[in-house]
Amino acid sequence: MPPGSAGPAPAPGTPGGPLTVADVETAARGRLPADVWDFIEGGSRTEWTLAANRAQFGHWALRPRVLVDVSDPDPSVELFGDRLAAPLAVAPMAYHELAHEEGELATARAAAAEGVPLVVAAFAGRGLEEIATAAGGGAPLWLQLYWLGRKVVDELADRAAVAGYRALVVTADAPRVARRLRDVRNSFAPPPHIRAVNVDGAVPPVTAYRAAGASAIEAQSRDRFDPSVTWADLARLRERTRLPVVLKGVLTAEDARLAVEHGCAAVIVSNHGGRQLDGALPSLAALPEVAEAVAGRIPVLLDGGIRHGSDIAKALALGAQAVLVGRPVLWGLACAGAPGAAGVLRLLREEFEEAMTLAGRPRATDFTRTAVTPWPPPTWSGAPGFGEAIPEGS
Ligand SMILES: Cc1cc2nc3c(=O)[nH]c(=O)nc-3n(C[C@H](O)[C@H](O)[C@H](O)COP(=O)(O)O)c2cc1C
Ligand SMILES: CCCCCCC(=O)C(=O)O
Repeated sequence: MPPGSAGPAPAPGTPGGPLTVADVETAARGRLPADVWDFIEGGSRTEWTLAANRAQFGHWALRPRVLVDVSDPDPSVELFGDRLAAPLAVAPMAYHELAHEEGELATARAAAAEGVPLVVAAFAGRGLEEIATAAGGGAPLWLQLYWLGRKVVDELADRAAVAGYRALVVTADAPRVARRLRDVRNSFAPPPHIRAVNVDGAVPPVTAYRAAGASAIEAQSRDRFDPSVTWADLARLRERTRLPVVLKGVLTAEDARLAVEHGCAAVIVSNHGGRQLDGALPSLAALPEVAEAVAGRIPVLLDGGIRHGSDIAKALALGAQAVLVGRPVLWGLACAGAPGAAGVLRLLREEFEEAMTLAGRPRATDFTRTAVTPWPPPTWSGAPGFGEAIPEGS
């Protein structure tokens, strides 16, 4: 069944529509071919990191304050000079047309409707200029880059600047695409009509790598990604472009410090949604050490496993200024195109606003470290936050 062929499902927020992101996931599953579902949903190898990303949110509980004036909660935040409706952005994901025939054009309209940034993937199926037209100035666009060689990277960076993109996002956790066993078992390759048009001239189409018992995407990355890239290449790009350069895929204090030293405008704490190094720590677990190392010098963002507004609140409390959401946006697209993706973003914002109101934290910045506590309470030395005291009077 091609995506969207069953007619749109009700979008979140419409009568009879899904009430949770999990409802959207269930609806999307029934609408996508099995191999596409596996590509979107899957992680690398044993999928331990994929599961750990989600589980980690259960290791923290919110500490609500009462009798605070919450009559006018304001979830907005500012990033790179843009005011965002919520501390939320759409994570870069290749090939949105796998979920809906309008692909990134629909996602751009959704992000614009909800006033949050869209990170356009280097392997988007639509031209980065037409995506900008679809966004119509309503959503800041950031362009994600893989290291496909200096010439390709420079050309994409220049095109992004001309097209009005607001930042570049360099993905650092993928010297090559990891082995994802679902894709190997499915011999997965996107269908031929879906093409990475922005890198078409420089990279053979992914279908050229189609082979039985292999993932075409992994094979393409082994052929075209440059695994020799280092901090020096990042510094060179940063000096060459006037756009802020954001580093995606940071999980340690050491790399966070290096990112600041190399002039990055922000870091994204991410393990690629559990799709790269299997066994890597969950992104929420890495967040406190990254935030501490960065020490407020640049914004810290996080992705991986955000499925509820309360997850956003916990991430902010542990040091993030905003979060990115990946798979749920594709689920929304699969269900109902742009209104479906917008519905997912709206649902997350509304849930976050409710968490703000009920936790007595009327601004996004009120979610400081004292807004969360380890759960279950630490009774053994390996528990998250063991030994940390909650400051008096907080
Ligand atoms: C289908 C799919 C494609 C992705 N493609 C990219 C990509 O092209 N570049 C990138 O940096 N990250 C990519 N990611 C990772 C996301 O940017 C993000 O890190 C991850 O999805 C966040 O986790 P979540 O899906 O649990 O929200 C992709 C993720 C998915 C699910
Ligand atoms: C060489 C193929 C690049 C697309 C990879 C998409 C991606 O990052 C993912 O997680 O999937």
